[in-house]
Amino acid sequence: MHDRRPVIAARELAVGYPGGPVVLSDLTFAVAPGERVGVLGPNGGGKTTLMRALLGELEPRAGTLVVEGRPGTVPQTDRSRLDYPVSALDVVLMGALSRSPWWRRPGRSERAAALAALGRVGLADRARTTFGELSGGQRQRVLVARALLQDADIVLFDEPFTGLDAASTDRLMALIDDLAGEGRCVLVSTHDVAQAGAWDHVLRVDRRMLDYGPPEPVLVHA
Ligand SMILES: Nc1ncnc2c1ncn2[C@@H]1O[C@H](COP(=O)(O)OP(=O)(O)OP(=O)(O)O)[C@@H](O)[C@H]1O
Repeated sequence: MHDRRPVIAARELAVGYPGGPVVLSDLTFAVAPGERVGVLGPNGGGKTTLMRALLGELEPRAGTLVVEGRPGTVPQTDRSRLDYPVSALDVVLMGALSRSPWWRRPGRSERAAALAALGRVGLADRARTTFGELSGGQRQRVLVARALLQDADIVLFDEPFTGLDAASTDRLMALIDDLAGEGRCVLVSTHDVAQAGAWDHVLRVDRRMLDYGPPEPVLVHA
């Protein structure tokens, strides 16, 4: 059994950007190891802001946020922002670099670990492919491999299913289940009600937290 103490605990939390107003408030929720949470909200509702707070990029304006573990992020990767010629393996290795002193280049053991992580997400044969040439689903899985290399306890997905076909969606959902099965907690942001209902809990936000709990009662009001 996983230790059920919360990995994330927010209490009356409010967050905003430096010098600007509070953009998301009234957050009170806790996430235990192995739990999968759908973060549901409209565009501009504050989903990305919440992820940034969990990554430690934004200081609480009010309330408290305790994050007991290492967060890793799987950001959006629309092709328009992908003209940088790095391989899939390079992207995974960025996970190793974030834990190393800046002067160290990845060594043989990091490369082996990165290749193993690519193998875990089913992309061992794509290590040398340019990241921008991969399909959307493959890019998401490369970023999951990067989070695995970081040994992230908390994996934050920002609208990961946008633009994916049914097969890629199923594959990514299975991978998310695997991450949770290993005791990692997973947050998946979406503006799709049905998608949010696929997980253990739903955190509904629109500039403030509207609801948190199992999908059924929360989504009745969505
Ligand atoms: N870098 C920033 N600096 C200042 N304010 C920001 C910044 N990013 C977002 N905001 C503010 O925070 C609000 C919430 O934005 P956020 O990106 O968290 O929403 P979201 O739910 O992720 O929306 P989307 O689905 O469109 O990405 C925005 O309406 C904007 O006012």
